[in-house]
Amino acid sequence: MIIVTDPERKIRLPFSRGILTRSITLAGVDVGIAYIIATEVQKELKERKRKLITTEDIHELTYQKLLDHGLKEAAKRYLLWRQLRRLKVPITILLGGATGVGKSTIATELAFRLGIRSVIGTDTIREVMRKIIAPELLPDLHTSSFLAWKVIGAGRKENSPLIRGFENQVQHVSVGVNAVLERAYKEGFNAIIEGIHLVPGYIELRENSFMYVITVDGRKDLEARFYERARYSKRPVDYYLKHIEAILEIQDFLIERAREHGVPVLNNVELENTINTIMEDIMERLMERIGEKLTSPSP
Ligand SMILES: Nc1ncnc2c1ncn2[C@@H]1O[C@H](COP(=O)(O)OP(=O)(O)O)[C@@H](O)[C@H]1O
Ligand SMILES: O=C(O)[C@@H](COP(=O)(O)O)OP(=O)(O)O
Repeated sequence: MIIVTDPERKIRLPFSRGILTRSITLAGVDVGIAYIIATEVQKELKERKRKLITTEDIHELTYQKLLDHGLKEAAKRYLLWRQLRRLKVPITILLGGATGVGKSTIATELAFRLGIRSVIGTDTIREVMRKIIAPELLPDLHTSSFLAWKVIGAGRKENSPLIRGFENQVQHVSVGVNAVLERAYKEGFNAIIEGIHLVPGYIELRENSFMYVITVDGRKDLEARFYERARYSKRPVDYYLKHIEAILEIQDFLIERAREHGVPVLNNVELENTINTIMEDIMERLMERIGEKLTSPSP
């Protein structure tokens, strides 16, 4: 067995090809190729016949293997992610967007690739708040976001009663969301929060918080996602199809708010592209903010 040590952090762990594969995929390398590279690294380590190796040795070897495979950009990204990790920069990722656009799918995948353990849905926060606050007190909390307008008595003459009802619920759920964020900022843990209630302007963003609004191209695509979701969840397709116009109107509102607040809007067509766009954007922005703390990647 090869033991990996990191004298700086007093770590001693058996070498794991799985963990190395995952850290290579973090640099945007396809999982199949990442596995091949991790296997090559393992083989080379065995050939060296050393029982103890340092994390630094692994980083150098992996960097070299990525270059050997012609993956120059990925090699650079690999080193940068490792350095960011060593600096222990806590990040929070916030994914807003209408129901069914793919937020929780993207959140789960990002959590896996970035090794983030906390993924929180705003509908879970809403559910907890529902148990504490009675419908008589805050009726809008107890409906779907696109139906809140019905229970708050939004007038028909208003420009958009739907949006007023939606914003009412967002305002209330944001109290819970901001509490979770406060805790994450205070403790310095990494977290991904996703949900319809993450509306630009309602959420307090700090340094190293990255917010995105996820969208779908239109009615047909959204319908397909509802059908797809119903294959593994008990959320009934008919209910969401019946309210699709309202859901799309909320999407338009979210796009408008995102533009006003400079939050990137990502049209989630190919899942892989959406994930890579987010990862690259986070890395670029982190580099701009803390670039000076990083040493340039050694070849
Ligand atoms: N880019 C995509 N292309 C096709 N289907 C997708 C894509 N992103 C997500 N989906 C699927 O759409 C459905 C809804 O996604 P989900 O993550 O549950 O949405 P949300 O959390 O926004 O309500 C899921 O079945 C998911 O697998
Ligand atoms: O209120 C709403 O619009 C959705 C949000 O769903 P997601 O965006 O979390 O999928 O919750 P529902 O009423 O379906 O439980």
